Amino acid sequence: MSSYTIKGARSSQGEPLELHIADGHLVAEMAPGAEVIEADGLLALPGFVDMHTHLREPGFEASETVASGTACAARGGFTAVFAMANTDPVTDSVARAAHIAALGRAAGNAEVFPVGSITIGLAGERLSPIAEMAAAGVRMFSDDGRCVMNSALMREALQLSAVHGVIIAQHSQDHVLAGPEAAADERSVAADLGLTGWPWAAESTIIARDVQLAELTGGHLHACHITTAESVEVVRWAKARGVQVTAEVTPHHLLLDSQHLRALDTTFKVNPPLRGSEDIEALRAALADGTIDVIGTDHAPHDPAAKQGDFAHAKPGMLGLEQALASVLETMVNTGRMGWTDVVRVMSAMPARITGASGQGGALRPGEVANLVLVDPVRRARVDRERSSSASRNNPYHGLELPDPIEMTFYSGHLSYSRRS
Ligand SMILES: NC(=O)N[C@@H](CC(=O)O)C(=O)O
Ligand SMILES: [Zn+2]
Ligand SMILES: [Zn+2]
Repeated sequence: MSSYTIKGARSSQGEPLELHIADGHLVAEMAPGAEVIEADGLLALPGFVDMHTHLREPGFEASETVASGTACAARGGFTAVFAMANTDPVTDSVARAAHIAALGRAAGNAEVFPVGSITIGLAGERLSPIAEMAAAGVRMFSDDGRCVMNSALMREALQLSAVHGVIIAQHSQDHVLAGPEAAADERSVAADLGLTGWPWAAESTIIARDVQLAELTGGHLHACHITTAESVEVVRWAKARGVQVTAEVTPHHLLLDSQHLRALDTTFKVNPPLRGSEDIEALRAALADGTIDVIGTDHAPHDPAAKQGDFAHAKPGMLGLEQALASVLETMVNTGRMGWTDVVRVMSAMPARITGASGQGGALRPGEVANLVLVDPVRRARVDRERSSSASRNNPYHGLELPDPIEMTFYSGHLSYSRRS
């Protein structure tokens, strides 16, 4: 196993930092034969943790594999990802979860935590063996892609969350109010573009129901990819009541607005849809003040076939891992709304704490697992979707001039990505 000494970097607080890596850990002194890495002008941060990644394996390997998706993670500065359950087969058993974790270990690019589905086959009818999967180490359950519409079933899931200490992560979308044709934000652009509207209330009404079920049961609700000012208000209200709720915003909902749909490029079709400027402002304010706890990328690769055809029928979803920090820097740091310690909070420390991912999200001190990322705080570049580790090309940032911060990522003491090699 290689050893490294990183010289000249600074911490998120601006303190000079000399880091030594040996045997997968941070150590107090330079190891014999360690490779010296010059890091003048760079910041060293704990590796990022993504609570919301779609790796597509098994079942959709043309779009992404565990290996290609975690290579994207490393390129984006992530050292751990939670792999959503909407694969084929769905991750609804101990064996299937174990298989995904094993694929993650074999790839070796980042820690892969399988997310179990809440219901068998994502069908919304019968609960998955949550207790059994929890006992086997699964920390989060979600039918993401689908909303658990049945309130009684959602109550049972949150009850199990209270008993087993796991997270129930909801894709908050009333599928009756925002049906299968819903393609664009109703409040800003849908009518103009002749697309079926996705009404804002289809999100916040589900969150309002779920936080009350969380209160009723004592379970932990995680609201995935929240996108509206009303959802932010509901989460704020629930937190003030002491409900165990956490919330996530995606990099794309922070940076991109619904005007990107004007050319009807299906790359910009995503669920929930890109929103208007007032919603975006509410999301940014909520991330800065802690109402929204974490960035979740919702990295959702799709092969060209899935994105072909008219806007109404193309699959929703866009890439997110590689430009996640770029989006956060552009919207939150370069605007003066957050500092680097806040970046560490929302991309590393909080997601690690919420999920109990040990060895992730901790301070960079001797004894800790060497999960870290070196970032260049000033470098910018035009995003090129061809320069990607993903098997897919549905990158909504293609052609934009954005921060290009990720210099090197170390996962468990080995170099999982380097711009220099
Ligand atoms: N976000 C999306 O538009 N798509 C996701 C599912 C999801 O996150 O709901 C996908 O799996 O493609
Ligand atoms: Zn979702
Ligand atoms: Zn998702």
